[in-house]
Order: sequence, then C-alpha cells, then structure tokens
Amino acid sequence: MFRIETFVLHLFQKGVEAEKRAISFLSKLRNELQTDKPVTPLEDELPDAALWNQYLDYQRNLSNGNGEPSWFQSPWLYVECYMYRRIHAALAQNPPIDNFDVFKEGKAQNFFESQEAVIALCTYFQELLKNIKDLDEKQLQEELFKLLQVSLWGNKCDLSFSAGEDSSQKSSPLQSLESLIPYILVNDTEKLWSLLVNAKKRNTDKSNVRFDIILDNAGFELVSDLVLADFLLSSKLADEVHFHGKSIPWYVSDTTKHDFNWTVKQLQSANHMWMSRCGINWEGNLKKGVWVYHDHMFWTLPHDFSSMAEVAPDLYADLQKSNLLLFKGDLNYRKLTGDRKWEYTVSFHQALNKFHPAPLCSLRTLKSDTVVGLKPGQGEQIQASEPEWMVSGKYGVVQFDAAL
Ligand SMILES: O=P(O)(O)OC[C@@]1(O)O[C@H](CO)[C@@H](O)[C@@H]1O
Ligand SMILES: [Mn+2]
Repeated sequence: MFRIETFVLHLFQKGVEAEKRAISFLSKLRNELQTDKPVTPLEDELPDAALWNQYLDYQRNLSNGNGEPSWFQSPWLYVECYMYRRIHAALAQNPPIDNFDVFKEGKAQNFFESQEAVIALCTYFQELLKNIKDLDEKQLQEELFKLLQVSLWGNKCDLSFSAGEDSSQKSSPLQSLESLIPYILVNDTEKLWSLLVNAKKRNTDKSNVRFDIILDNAGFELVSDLVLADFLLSSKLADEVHFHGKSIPWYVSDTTKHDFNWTVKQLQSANHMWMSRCGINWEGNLKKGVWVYHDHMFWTLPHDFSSMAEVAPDLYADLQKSNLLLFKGDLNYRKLTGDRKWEYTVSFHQALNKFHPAPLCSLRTLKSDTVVGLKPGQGEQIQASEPEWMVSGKYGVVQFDAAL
C-alpha cells in the first residue's frame, strides 16, 4: 500500500545521500586546488564536457612539456572558470539536488540589501517615464548617460570579488554619479549615443533596432541593467533588447535564467508602487517579446571571446544581428581582451583580437589587472599614488569599439 510518509522518507534519504556525495566531490576539489594538483578532464556527461576537455588539451599543448596544467601554474582565468564548472558538476550529477544553485541565497540577500537603492532607481525612472515623450535629444542623451553610469557602477556589487561578503548597493545610485566621473578612465558614452541615434535614423521603417546586454551579476547590478534596457525601449532608441545570462551558477553572483525571472517577479510583487510598476512593465516586455532572454553554454566556457566564431558559431551569428552589444563586468572584459598583460595604451580594438560580431561596448569596473585603451601615462600616474587601482573596483571604463 502506498503511504505518503514512506514516500517522503524515501525522498529525504535520497536527498541526504546526494548531499553527502556532493560534499565529498567538493572536498576532493578543494584538496586538488590547495595542493596544486594537475587539472583533470571532466568525467561528467554534461553537454559542454567535451569542449572543456578539448580546452585542457589545448592548455597541455601550450605548456609545451613544462608539466601538466595545474591550479597554481595555469592561467588564472582558465582555472577559475574550471573551478566553477567543477562546483556545478558536484551538484548536477546528484539528483535530486541537481538543479540546486549553491549561490542562490547570496544573490537573493544582495538583492534585498540593495532595496533602498532599487527603490531610489525605480522611483527616479518612473518619474522620468512620465515626461519622456517631451524630452529633446539633448535631454534624452543626458538621461542615457546617467543610466549607463548607474549600470557601470552597479558592477561594483559582485559577490565573487567580495568573497561572498556583503557587496550590495547602499547609497542612492544616482546621487553620487557626478563625483564618480573622474574615475571613469575611458568614457566613450558619446560614441554610444551617436551609434544609437544613427541606427534609429537609418532603421526608421526597416528592421528593428536591436540592443544586446551580456549580463553580469544579479542583485542591484541586474536591476540597473533592466532599467537601462527599459529606457532604451521607452525612449524608442531601440525596438528590442536581448539579454544573455549564464546557463549554470557562475562566479557566485552571475545572473541565471532563474535569477532573471526571480528579479522581475520580486519587483512586480514589491510593496512599493514604482518598484512594482517597473516589474509589471518588464514582465509585459518579456511577454510581448520585445525583451528576450537567452543563455548559451559558451558564456560558461573558459574560452576568450576571440574564439567564439569557431567554438560557438551559432551564438556569434546571433550576436551579429545586433546593432550594439553591451558587455557588463570584469570577467567579460577579461574574456574580451584575452586576459593578457597588455600595455595600457594598446587599443581596445587590438586587444579584441578580431572579435567583432557587431559594434560593442564594455561597461566594467576594474577588479583584475587587465586594462587597455588608456592615454599615454594615464595608468602610470594612477599607479604611483594607488597601487591597487586595477583591482579595487574603484575605477571603471565605458569602452567602445565599432570598427569592422
Ligand atoms: O565579472 P565581474 O562580476 O565584474 O567580476 C568577477 C570577478 O570579481 O571575479 C574574479 C575574482 O574571483 C575577478 O577576476 C573578477 O573581477
Ligand atoms: Mn560576475
């Protein structure tokens, strides 16, 4: 006879066994990492495993007989991505916890702790929407610049950088913009504006103007990106916005489909008029198909973006349909520039190493030691007084590349 108690007990036991297996997998991973063991091929059957193993072979060839790729010897970008992929495997192979996101709680907490900043931003934005039709070009441009900066500085709220500690947005995101302008080392916002205005003029009765955001962190940063996306549609600078998130939990705070939908729902059901107005509009945009969410496994592979055309031609072809690609965050910047130790004055275009599906722009606060496109002496001057300038998250870039 079927008894619900027996069924629940069975499920509970299955869950406990799966947890034990996942914990033992994670302890093994920690031990390999701490003792600089060689990087091993992935043994799971997830769809990207073969690509990871090919990439390991590529790293082996690079090391040219100088030992196996290992945790302390191999490029940081590679082993860090590999670590997140192994954490994923620990859970994904163990039903019933195979869909569990170990970082979910931290992301939710970051969102709730940024509540006041979210309210301030949504309120500002809903006020702006009231008379957006009456704004002239100059005023629209000013508003775009503000929201781009909010989205840029929103990138400070990153949980892998703060090692899981609180990194929420506490102060009002709009008030401090003016005082932060000197910290934008490369500011190509004017170029973005020209591109958007010209795209709109050229496309008046032809195809849609499409804007893509390659998302980074959930929490306040995601809300700032959604507000920017809403502004682009509401101002008619764009007709559709495509978002690209991660298909597995990644770098602690990166946005997955679940985080994306959860965030829209949270705003919708918030006990604050302007927050919920935003959430309702955003849900409507998704339903109408003027906002589209995508994920692709390429974003959670270790490859530089310069190999996208070869490794993920379908994604590359999709990005080619865009009028402008906005890459959020530090990890995307590292992958755009191949995470090399470039001279600061090398051009962004050169560092992209032929990656150019469409005009693109990076909005990123500096949290790792790669930066290009600076003026001669600019980096050295900051370095002299602030040795931590490249990794503190205090500086940012709005860096654009249009050349084909
Ligand atoms: O891409 P994001 O969210 O802006 O930054 C992610 C990041 O903080 O994680 C790594 C540290 O773990 C850094 O290299 C990198 O800057
Ligand atoms: Mn991130």
